Amino acid sequence: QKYSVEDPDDVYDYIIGGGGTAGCVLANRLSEDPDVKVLLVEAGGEPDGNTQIDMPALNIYLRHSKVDWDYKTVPQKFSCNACENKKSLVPRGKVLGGSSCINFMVHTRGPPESYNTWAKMGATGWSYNDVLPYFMKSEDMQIPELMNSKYHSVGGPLTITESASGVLSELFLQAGRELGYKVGDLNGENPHGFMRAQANIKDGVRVDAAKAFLKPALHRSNLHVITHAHVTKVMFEGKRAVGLQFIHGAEKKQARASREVILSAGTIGSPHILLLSGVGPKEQLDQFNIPAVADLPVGKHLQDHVGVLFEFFMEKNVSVIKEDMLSLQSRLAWILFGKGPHASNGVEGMAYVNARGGKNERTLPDTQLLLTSFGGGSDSEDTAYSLLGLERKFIKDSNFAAQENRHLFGLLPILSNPKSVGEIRLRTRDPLDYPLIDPRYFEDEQDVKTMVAGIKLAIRVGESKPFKSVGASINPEFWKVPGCTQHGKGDKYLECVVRTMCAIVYHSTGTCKMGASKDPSAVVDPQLRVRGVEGLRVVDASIMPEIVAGNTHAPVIMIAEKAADMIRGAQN
Ligand SMILES: Cc1cc2nc3c(=O)[nH]c(=O)nc-3n(C[C@H](O)[C@H](O)[C@H](O)COP(=O)(O)OP(=O)(O)OC[C@H]3O[C@@H](n4cnc5c(N)ncnc54)[C@H](O)[C@@H]3O)c2cc1C
Repeated sequence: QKYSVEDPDDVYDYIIGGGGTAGCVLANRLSEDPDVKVLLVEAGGEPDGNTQIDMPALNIYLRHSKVDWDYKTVPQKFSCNACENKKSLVPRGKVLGGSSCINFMVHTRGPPESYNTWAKMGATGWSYNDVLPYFMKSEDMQIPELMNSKYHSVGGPLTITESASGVLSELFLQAGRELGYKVGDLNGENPHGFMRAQANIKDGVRVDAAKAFLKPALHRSNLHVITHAHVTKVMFEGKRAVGLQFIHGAEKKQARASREVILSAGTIGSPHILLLSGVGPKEQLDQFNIPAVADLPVGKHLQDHVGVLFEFFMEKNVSVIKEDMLSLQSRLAWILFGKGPHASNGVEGMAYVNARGGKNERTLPDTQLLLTSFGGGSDSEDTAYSLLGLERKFIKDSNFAAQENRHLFGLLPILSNPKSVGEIRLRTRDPLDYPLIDPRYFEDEQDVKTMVAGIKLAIRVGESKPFKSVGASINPEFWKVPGCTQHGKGDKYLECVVRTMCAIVYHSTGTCKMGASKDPSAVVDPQLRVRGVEGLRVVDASIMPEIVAGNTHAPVIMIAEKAADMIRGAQN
């Protein structure tokens, strides 16, 4: 099926800049109305025929590929000591479907308290009770025991299954119980505790936003999609947004929107386009001689999750090793039946916990813990390089090669509520130059303390009786991290590990922050309209007022579902 038109019409009702996760949802929902014409403009190409996208186990090989923007941060002052040039990776999908085509497919909404926090911060209409119907609208829950849950629904475009293989995830749940946590659906009645991981995988194939939302709408004559089209600017007449300019091949093109322009270019792309268009902090626009349309804190509230992945070796054979992955049997199992190790994203278990103490379920969990069936060196040293962004010498010195073909599991404690806040700024006024991305990971000392508590909790999980029963023991290299051994084995050592080898968990948010209409720190109001101008909204991960304390894909789908309703409401 061909997605793309060569030349757009002159005028549409709605033009969406960025055909990623949110953009695909919007394209579908807005074009449901046959009386409106919609244009979706995407810098990347079409995802069809890319087995690395479709086969869940191959997702790590999408880093640095042609469907990844492959951004890097500026050198980090407070962390990333073992990353190449102290720069963290910032992968982002450059393809229809966006980051949903290269992500790990972990499905979670994040805890209800995240959304109640948004509402308290001034995002009226975004409490958990307000957003729950929009999570449910897109869902196709296929985990049998949850299909009738009042927190879930079936029949929507976004399939949810369990990708866990069985043994490892069962041990994880038992470990959770042993440590005194509840076990149950963290996307339902249980805000804190342990569960088997849920994933956006159907019949062994990734369910990305292009498959789930865009493809089913492509037959509509009122929806046009243009690919390989790099948006350079929002066109304004006075304070009103009237269309988008983009570079398509070697040509400069434009299209006008009679109703609204919607930016869905993601946490890096949307603020970048706004800054280039004169919407941003005045001092920065002046620096680049860009006439200011609106003086707003665009790019300012960059937040992301970071974590430390470490491995436990096992005596018993209960995981999948490289040899299993390479076997003909495994490959045939996927090709013929959509089953076997290739059908799994490798994330087996998930927990929301307060690693710094307390089991109060009405507070935000400070740590998310993921159980993986792989480690940083399971496949080869290249995994550590492309997944964690660690420099080659550090990978050698840390003996990642010893992990290859070993039975192991990984534990990844993630800092769910980072206090450190960074920003995105223009590097130049050339729209094709990447912006400067500075997340300032671990600038705030509290983040280091929480991460250390998260690692200690993860070690308790890995050393619990259930995992001991399969002979699990921590990879001895964990206690020999180059540059940290002088600190012994206490908190000082773990702090050093955090600052040395913490890795991005790929959830950048907040650069077009939502807030009350008079909040000076907000870029968009609770209707996602850009403040101080007309006819322009931002709908993607960048609008989160505070990063949700879990993965961000399902929340972005929810944001776009809700935005589509708001936009259609405004139209009527
Ligand atoms: C490697 C990785 C792993 C992840 N794992 C998980 C996970 O397991 N679970 C989870 O819940 N979340 C995960 N996430 C996060 C989640 O996928 C993202 O938060 C979410 O998909 C972001 O959606 P978005 O619409 O904001 O942006 P995107 O989906 O990134 O869409 C932005 C789109 O805009 C396009 N674009 C950008 N600039 C321009 C321009 N100038 N002109 C035209 N088009 C432009 C891009 O090409 C892209 O298609 C992961 C992310 C990554 C990168």
